Amino acid sequence: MNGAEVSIEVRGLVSYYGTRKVLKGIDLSVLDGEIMVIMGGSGSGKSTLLNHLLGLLSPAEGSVRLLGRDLARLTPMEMLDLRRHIGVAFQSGALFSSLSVAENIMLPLREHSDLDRKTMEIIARLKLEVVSLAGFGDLMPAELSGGMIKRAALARAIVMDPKLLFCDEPSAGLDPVVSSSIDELILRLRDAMGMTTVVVTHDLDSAFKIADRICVLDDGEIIALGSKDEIRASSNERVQNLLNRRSEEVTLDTDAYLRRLLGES
Ligand SMILES: Nc1ncnc2c1ncn2[C@@H]1O[C@H](COP(=O)(O)OP(=O)(O)OP(=O)(O)O)[C@@H](O)[C@H]1O
Repeated sequence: MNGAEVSIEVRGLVSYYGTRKVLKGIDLSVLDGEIMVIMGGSGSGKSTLLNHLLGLLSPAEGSVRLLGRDLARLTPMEMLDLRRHIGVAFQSGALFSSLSVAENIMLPLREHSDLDRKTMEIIARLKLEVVSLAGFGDLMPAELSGGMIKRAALARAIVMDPKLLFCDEPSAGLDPVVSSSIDELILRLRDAMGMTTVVVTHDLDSAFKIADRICVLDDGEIIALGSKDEIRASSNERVQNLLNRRSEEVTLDTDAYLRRLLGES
């Protein structure tokens, strides 16, 4: 691995909430064009790490470098400039409810570019096509399904053709079929645009479908980092516990579960 291939480099990252240490020395490199999935149980530190990658939190110790720039050393202007190369799709979609879908998608263009209105509309329309939402631009977010909101959020995240894409729980709250279609979209976007992509998820099926490499967090530490096969073969008991939780979920008899919910058995 040579330096030029690394898009994101985290070194010795330590983070606290008050006196509580929640990241305990994270070392992580994400290579150009790879999809890195950050996985881990609830409270393991995934969101905190993501917030550091986005420059929303400052490290107590260590550093975060995006595209070769140490976030702690950037002036506000340099940070703004770097943000042009970063797309973020938040868990909830984070669309503005008072703006149409197309207006939402144009927001980063309005913030970061001098393009005229017509050009922005054309770009928004193209991005809506990319995420299979062609023709939905005039709708309001409240008129979209959960899966469509995630697609719209992805369209907004990629509207500036970013070098880095961050997705926070892209499949949260979706049924398995819709969730799988979002996974496919993330793969397709990376293949088409070559972005370095970081996905935070607790959804194991999704993680194993999209990841080039997986980083498993537990109690603020990386307990496994590697390819899907390497993670599956991990001898770490906590990693295996996380993977086995999935088998229990998968083997759940959904019909029996539904009958139980409906009081039929
Ligand atoms: N604003 C906060 N103030 C204090 N403690 C916090 C705050 N946010 C998170 N924590 C704590 O930090 C630890 C890591 O939380 P974090 O949200 O990063 O985990 P997570 O892996 O993203 O969890 P989840 O999957 O439930 O979102 C947890 O113990 C959490 O309780």
